[in-house]
Amino acid sequence: MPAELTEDNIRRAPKVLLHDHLDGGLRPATLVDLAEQIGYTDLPTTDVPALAAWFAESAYSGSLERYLETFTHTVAVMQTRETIIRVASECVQDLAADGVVYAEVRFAPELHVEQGLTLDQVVQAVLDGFQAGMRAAAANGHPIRVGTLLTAMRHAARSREIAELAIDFRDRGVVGFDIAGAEAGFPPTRHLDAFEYLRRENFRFTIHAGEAFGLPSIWEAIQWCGADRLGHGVRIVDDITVDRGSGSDGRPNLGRLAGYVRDRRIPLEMAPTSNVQTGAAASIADHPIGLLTELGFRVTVNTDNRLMSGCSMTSEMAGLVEAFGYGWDTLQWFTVNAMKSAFIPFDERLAIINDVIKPGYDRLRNG
Ligand SMILES: O=c1[nH]cnc2c1ncn2[C@H]1C[C@H](O)[C@@H](CO)O1
Ligand SMILES: [Zn+2]
Repeated sequence: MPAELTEDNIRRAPKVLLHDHLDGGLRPATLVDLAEQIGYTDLPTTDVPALAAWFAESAYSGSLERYLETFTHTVAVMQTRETIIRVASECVQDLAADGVVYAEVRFAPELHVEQGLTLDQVVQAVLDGFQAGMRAAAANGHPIRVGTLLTAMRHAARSREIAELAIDFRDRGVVGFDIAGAEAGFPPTRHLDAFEYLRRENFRFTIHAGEAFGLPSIWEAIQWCGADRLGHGVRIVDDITVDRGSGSDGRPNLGRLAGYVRDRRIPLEMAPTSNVQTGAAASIADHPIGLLTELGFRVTVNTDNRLMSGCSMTSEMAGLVEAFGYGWDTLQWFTVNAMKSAFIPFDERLAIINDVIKPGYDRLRNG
């Protein structure tokens, strides 16, 4: 008998997370604690449960721009080596306790230099925090591997510099690059120079695209910039039509871009709760992840911002199980999709699939 698809059992399943923001995943209690330590007085409340609720409510705005405003508070307390190390270490321990066995966590170094840290010092603090977190998680019986992605903010003009920073740290834990921030008005080609540089360096990157803006953003990210993966990519459904006219077979029809994304197996880093909060999807049940999974796109499940969405990998998967009736096979498929799409070397990805993911789901399937 397969194990029941309860939250407890889903937590036990090995999970892979490709899209998680360090500054979107603080523990509410840590945020209150750090604000008090450094004298930051602008938090909406210092009551921990009320603060958690404030984030979830404020982020539930239907607009990416308003959603992003909530990061002011988290970024404010991540301006010193000590605070960054604590946040990074706790992040890893929280993911491990949630059953995540491999994660790529991203952050924007340029947001953490307000009190004098250099970009190098910011990255080093995050890497040190991740190392500490991995040691603590392993000691706790939840081994996890974490790779780091450096993000450049799309409204700013530092992407080439951040791309060079990523290359500098490529042998010290940084495995990829990303751009994030408001999408409308800031197309990926604005940062073409950074992407072309990274390609010449044989480096890997993902681009937030098709979240708050539609197909042109996805098209630019893939065909101009050469993105390996799409952050969200939800709006790819705009290029899929279902002909319901008389004589039609009612089967979905993929446009050229959607066909390309599916055929090239371009990974979609989908984060259902976050997408509902920013208005990219109406509800979990209406989320395009259902159709895209049915059509065999390389779909992956992600948290995006665990604090703002009040979510975890377990809760996101449980939400999908409830909305779409998925079983262990589909949860394993999402997990293997994610592991195949990670930015670490092929042999290392394969080892995690064969030694950790498949045996983990086999155990759950066999009860
Ligand atoms: O879902 C998102 N879309 C675009 N930008 C985002 C998203 N989640 C977080 N960010 C931004 C806010 C953070 O400060 C920044 C770096 O993690 O990335
Ligand atoms: Zn994101």
